[in-house]
Amino acid sequence: MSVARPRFAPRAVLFDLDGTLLDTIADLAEAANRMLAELGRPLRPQDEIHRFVGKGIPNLVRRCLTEGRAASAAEIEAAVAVFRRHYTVVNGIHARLYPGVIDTLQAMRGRGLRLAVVTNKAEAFTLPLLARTGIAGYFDTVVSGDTLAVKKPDPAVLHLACARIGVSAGQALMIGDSANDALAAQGAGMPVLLVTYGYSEGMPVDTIECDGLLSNALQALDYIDQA
Ligand SMILES: O=C(O)COP(=O)(O)O
Ligand SMILES: [Mg+2]
Repeated sequence: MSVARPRFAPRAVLFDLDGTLLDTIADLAEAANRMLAELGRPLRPQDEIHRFVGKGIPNLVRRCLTEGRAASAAEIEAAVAVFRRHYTVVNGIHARLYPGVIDTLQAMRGRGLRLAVVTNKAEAFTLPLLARTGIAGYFDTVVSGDTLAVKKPDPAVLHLACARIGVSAGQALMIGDSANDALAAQGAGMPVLLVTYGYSEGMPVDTIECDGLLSNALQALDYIDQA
């Protein structure tokens, strides 16, 4: 028995960044390992660091220092500054757009949709990365992980993006890669599609409640009716 695919008629689409638009894991892992090396701690394989991405830089650094080891709050705080210094240098060097992303953004703009990025990545890294990968111009607004005092899964960041682009939460569609995106969207009352190729903190993406799974961003267009 096949289940009918839901259809939405949004006026805006809100995109997650890491793991949805851009494959950034190599840069994040490199900055994390440069930090660990500088602090005299054992390096971690990229696959492990992959599971630590999703709740922003302080969480990534904390997990790099504390998984299987101990670190004080003061050590973690100092390490965040070390990570940021290294990530400033490597941010965007290996980052790549996922297949289908540019065509998806172009098609959505062509349909008159307003587009936004809502990421847990700090703004000092988000804006240069969007510029460096050539996609900054597609978005009407960008809400980063330190724009507000809260991040995804708190729906406040999605509400802010909607307010900035002049739509209600019910007129937006979220596209992300993790439970942080799904929970934020559900909290804001908007549908959410999840890509299957991103970073979901080690959680199988098909176990996360959502309105559809995408193996390529272009498949999002199949869910969108013209308003
Ligand atoms: O910086 C992170 O931890 C994840 O960023 P994202 O919200 O764009 O996936
Ligand atoms: Mg993500």
